[in-house]
Amino acid sequence: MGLTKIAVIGAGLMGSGIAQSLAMGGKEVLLYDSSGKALEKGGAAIRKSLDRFVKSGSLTEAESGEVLQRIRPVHDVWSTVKDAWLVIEAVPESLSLKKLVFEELDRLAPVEAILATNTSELSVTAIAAATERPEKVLGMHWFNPAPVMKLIELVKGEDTAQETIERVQDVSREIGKETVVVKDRQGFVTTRAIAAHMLECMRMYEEQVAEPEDIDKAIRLGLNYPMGPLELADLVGLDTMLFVCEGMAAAYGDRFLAPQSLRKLVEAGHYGRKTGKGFYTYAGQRETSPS
Ligand SMILES: CC(=O)CC(=O)SCCNC(=O)CCNC(=O)[C@H](O)C(C)(C)COP(=O)(O)OP(=O)(O)OC[C@H]1O[C@@H](n2cnc3c(N)ncnc32)[C@H](O)[C@@H]1OP(=O)(O)O
Ligand SMILES: NC(=O)C1=CN([C@@H]2O[C@H](COP(=O)(O)OP(=O)(O)OC[C@H]3O[C@@H](n4cnc5c(N)ncnc54)[C@H](O)[C@@H]3O)[C@@H](O)[C@H]2O)C=CC1
Repeated sequence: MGLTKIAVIGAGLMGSGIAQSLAMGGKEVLLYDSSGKALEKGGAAIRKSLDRFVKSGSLTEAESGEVLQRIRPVHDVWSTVKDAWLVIEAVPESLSLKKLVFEELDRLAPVEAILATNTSELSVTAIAAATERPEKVLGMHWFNPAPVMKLIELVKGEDTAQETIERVQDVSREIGKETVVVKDRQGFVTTRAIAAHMLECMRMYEEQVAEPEDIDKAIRLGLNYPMGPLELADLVGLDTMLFVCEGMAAAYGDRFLAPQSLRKLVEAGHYGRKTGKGFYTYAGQRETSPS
């Protein structure tokens, strides 16, 4: 019996959602986080999301229990990856951190395992170069909330083998997701597009073109987006969006420079929903008052 498991490294906003999506698609998943507290928080987020699926009728209680059974929280990297044919990394958006993690995964994961990064915009090629297996490294860019969003954006690094892309396309299809394949250029397709849109709306917020709720309402109802840009930034995480700005501005120049309002919120520790305050203040569910 070959390698049958899928390992997820990082159990935060995305890692917990990725593990859940895979388990909902019938896959056996091992979930690791360097912080035991974060691993527990990730487990709670998965249970909360599964409850929503049960409430909305998309899952029965029994099916929800089966999904949970397929996700095993693990407390060391080696146990997480030793039986995995696919390892998906979802640690914070820092190139130096991701390179360190990939060096470790390269040492510990089975030699034939594929190593995927969920980076929003960083160089997949640079991350792959931290390993001895660049042909088995790709970007597997999921979207928040991963259990609900249909797309996985696959990013081909300079040396990613076609077989690697095809195997990840297969597993994405098996769990009910659609894929696109893009070149390894900063921001890929989706993050470059969402950043251009989101940052321009943050600048409108700074210029007081309209109240934050009206900027969000205008985009939601006028352009038929499911969420406005400021509430979406609070969902994604302002820390992640600031990391995205740094990478994109370095690659494409000033048009992606982080708006001061974003930088100040992050410097103050206000990351959006995950800390209870971002462009808006949250006490459990969304309150309308801007922060
Ligand atoms: C930064 C990066 O690198 C890349 C990124 O992720 S960019 C961000 C990408 N994500 C987005 O753009 C998200 C945009 N927002 C949305 O699609 C929607 O607002 C949303 C799916 C998040 C929530 O949907 P909504 O209609 O606003 O709210 P809501 O009615 O509560 O949810 C709609 C449905 O999704 C379900 N749902 C929403 N979030 C859920 C979750 N986390 N878990 C389970 N179910 C969820 C709800 O149960 C509901 O199901 P039914 O329609 O069957 O009742
Ligand atoms: N937040 C979003 O909407 C999206 C984020 N992404 C990308 O996904 C990645 C993760 O983002 P989030 O989940 O939002 O971050 P997060 O901060 O919610 O979660 C990151 C997790 O990684 C853990 N971690 C840190 N160092 C680690 C290590 N060395 N080993 C194992 N775990 C470690 C942290 O404890 C934390 O729980 C980033 O690259 C981000 O750009 C991609 C799509 C959407």
